[in-house]
Amino acid sequence: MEDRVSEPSLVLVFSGKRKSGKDYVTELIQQRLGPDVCCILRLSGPLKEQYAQEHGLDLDQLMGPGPYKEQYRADMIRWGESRRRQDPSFFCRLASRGACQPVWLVSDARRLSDLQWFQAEFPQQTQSVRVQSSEKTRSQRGWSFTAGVDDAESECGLDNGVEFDWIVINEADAPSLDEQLRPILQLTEEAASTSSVNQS
Ligand SMILES: Nc1ncnc2c1ncn2[C@@H]1O[C@H](COP(=O)(O)OP(=O)(O)O)[C@@H](O)[C@H]1O
Ligand SMILES: C[C@@](O)(CCOP(=O)(O)OP(=O)(O)O)CC(=O)O
Repeated sequence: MEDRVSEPSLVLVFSGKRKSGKDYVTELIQQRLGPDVCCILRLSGPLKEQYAQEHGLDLDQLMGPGPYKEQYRADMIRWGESRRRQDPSFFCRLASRGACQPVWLVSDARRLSDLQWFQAEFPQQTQSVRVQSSEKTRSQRGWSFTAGVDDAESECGLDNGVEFDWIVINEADAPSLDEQLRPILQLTEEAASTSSVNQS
């Protein structure tokens, strides 16, 4: 177990293909709850920080949704995998270090080992959420199939063998995100209120 000042009351671990809307959905939830209650943990955050530093790149652009990060994605995956081979939980530990809000949204689980780390650390609090969009919708958001990326573990590691607690269909013709996120938001609000009761 890690050294922590406080334990989260709820950890929602999001996964989904690139351009499915993981950032969009997690940001929407965080806006509803506010940054004091809810933080977004990006496993790719510390990875991109170190990769940008070593390669002299623009971190802001690597963090954004634009085409810049796509130029480096395949190499970042290779670079991150060499770190993960030495220690599969390396980026999970770095991303969650210092998080003190009661609700954590992990925006980008990609491998079984990512999900398993949160489940092992926070067995009572962790739930998994899959964000799904069709290839057509993802293409409209800028996605195109890239060999070595879309057929690799980074994109496919959680395709099979996981029974997600929640599935969010992020499509124009699906029920609205407001409607689909209602039970998840209810969970987060309960977690936030339990934590404020425990602290008072
Ligand atoms: N429901 C939505 N409505 C409008 N734009 C969306 C929606 N979902 C995703 N997007 C946009 O699609 C792009 C990709 O979404 P993003 O959240 O970055 O995907 P991911 O994090 O899964 O790669 C972003 O520009 C985002 O703003
Ligand atoms: C090297 C990566 O960490 C890059 C991830 O970048 P993002 O998390 O920004 O990707 P999407 O939101 O799916 O577009 C992937 C990995 O395998 O670790």
